[in-house]
Parts: sequence; structure tokens; C-alpha cells
Amino acid sequence: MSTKHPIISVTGSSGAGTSTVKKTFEQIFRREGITAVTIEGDAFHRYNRADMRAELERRQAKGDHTFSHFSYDANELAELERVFRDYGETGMGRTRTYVHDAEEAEKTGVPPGEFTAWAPFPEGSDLLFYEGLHGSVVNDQVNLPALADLKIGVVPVINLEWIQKIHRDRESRGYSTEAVTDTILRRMHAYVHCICPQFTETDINFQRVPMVDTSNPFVARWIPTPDESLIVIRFRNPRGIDFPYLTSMIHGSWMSRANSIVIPGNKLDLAMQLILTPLIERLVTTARKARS
Ligand SMILES: Nc1ncnc2c1ncn2[C@@H]1O[C@H](COP(=O)(O)OP(=O)(O)OP(=O)(O)O)[C@@H](O)[C@H]1O
Ligand SMILES: O=C(CO)[C@H](O)[C@H](O)COP(=O)(O)O
Repeated sequence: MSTKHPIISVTGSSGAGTSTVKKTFEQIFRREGITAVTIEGDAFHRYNRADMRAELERRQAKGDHTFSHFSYDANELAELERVFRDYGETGMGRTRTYVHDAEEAEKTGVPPGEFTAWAPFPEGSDLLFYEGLHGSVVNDQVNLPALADLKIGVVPVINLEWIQKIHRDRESRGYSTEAVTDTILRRMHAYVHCICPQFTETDINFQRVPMVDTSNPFVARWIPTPDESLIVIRFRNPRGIDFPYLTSMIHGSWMSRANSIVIPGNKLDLAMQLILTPLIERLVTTARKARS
């Protein structure tokens, strides 16, 4: 936790929707005049594409079928913790970009499957924004939630997450449904042991639930739309959250538990603005005062 240089981490599995949620955060930053530096979690993968495939083959040959991008040891989490700690103390740090596809390759001048060089954060930022797979990892080596000031989980129910991932990987990354299915299967062990535990560490989880049949996610012809879903918003610490205000402002919302509000899927952007703007504004105002 840092008063002077706050950190927001948004964690979600592959295809969960963290990039989509990031756009709403960027709207809040723009409207509130906040300067954020960003980390994309896959920048901290340990291997480039070719080396990852070689490492996968090496481990599978030894009988290890649990290794994947979700695994702790497929990522430089100690380095990520160091970046979090340094940013919290100094407002400085560094990141890079993992290039997934031709479009990103054209932007960065780096081939798909490779990393750009490490680059320092621009100076003068108000906060660090992380979005990726591992923003709230607690294990024997690191404790990232201890360093982040606001931890968000993007956690659609799993059938919906798989539909989102299959469609995104097919359309944006050129993978076949079969290839994505194999990736989902290969990542299951680490999904359970490395990804899911984070969502008890997060302050707020957004869980999209389809209201249409997703029984066989591997044949779904499209991603359930916002109008075809509800969203459960769970608060780890509900004290101080003005639920009567939220349920009055978000038409069609209700409380399902003392720490959880359910909203229509097409009200996610409004709900995030109403919930997150005051939390972000408080972090940034406090930090600016502490730095002055
Ligand atoms: N709330 C939502 N409503 C409808 N579609 C969504 C929603 N969130 C995500 N999607 C869709 O799901 C797919 C994956 O979303 P996105 O790219 O944001 O995932 P991600 O978590 O960033 O994935 P990765 O971490 O692998 O990059 C996209 O096609 C996106 O349009
Ligand atoms: O999205 C990811 C994890 O969620 C990985 O960054 C991505 O899958 C890397 O694999 P590839 O090199 O095949 O794109």
C-alpha cells in the first residue's frame, strides 16, 4: 500500500475481460484528470513464445502436464513485486510489452511472440494500473495484494469465460477452437491453484453471469451480450459502500448478500463509474497531498 504512489491491480484469467474493464478505468482517469502508468501482466511472462513452447515440451516429456502461462514459475512475479514496491516508494519503475499478434507487432516493431525492451515509466504519474493474470498473487515468494491499494477481480462464470476466450483467440489471435480448447485444458491445474485463489484477496470482484444457455461453451456461436447477462459485484469489505445509493442509481439492481449487489449486464460501465470513481479520486487526492 502506498500513500504517495498508489497502485490499482485488475486481475482476471485469459479472456475474462480485463482489457475491456481497463477501458472504463481509462474513461475515469481521463474524466478525473488522472495520469496513470500501465502494466500489462503478460509483460512479466518468463518466456517468449518459442521458449515457452520448448519449456512446455521439456516439462511434458518429464511428465509435468500442469505447466502453463497461468503457472507462477512461467512468470517473473518477483520482478513484478519489485516493480510494485519501487513504484509505491518512488513513483518510478519499468515495464515492457509481450507482442501477441501482427497488429501489435506493427505497433511495436517487434515480432509476435517476442517482448519489447524494458522501458521506464514516464515521470509524474498519479498511479500505477496493472491488468493481467497475477495482480493479486500471494504465495511463498510474493505478496502482491500487500503492495496494491485497490484490487479488482474480473471473474465471469467459467463457461462464459471460456466462450469469451475462444471467440477472442479465434478472431484476434488466429487460433482454432480446438487449439484454444487444448490451452484451456492444459491451464486447468494452474487456473485452480494460481488464478482462482487471487479472488479472495481482491477488494471488489465483478462476475458476469449469462442468463442464456452456455451449457456447451465450445459450440457457442457468439459471446452472450450484456443484455443477456447479470453481474454480481462482491465487496470484500462492504463497510462504507453506499448500497442504497447504488441500488437507487442502477435500475434493476438488487442486493443478493450483505456484501454483494447484482446489476443488469448492460449497467457494468455505470456501476464501475459509480463505485470506482470515488475510490480512485480518494487515492489520488491523498497521494497528491502527500507528495506536495
Ligand atoms: N462485459 C463484457 N460483455 C461482453 N463481452 C465481453 C465483456 N468482457 C469481455 N468481453 C469479450 O470477451 C473477449 C475477451 O475480453 P478481453 O480481451 O477484455 O479479455 P482479457 O481478460 O483482456 O484477455 P487476455 O487477458 O487474455 O488478454 C473479448 O471478445 C471481449 O469483447
Ligand atoms: O494471453 C495470455 C495469457 O492469458 C498469454 O499472454 C498468451 O496466451 C501468450 O501465448 P501466445 O504466445 O500463444 O499468444
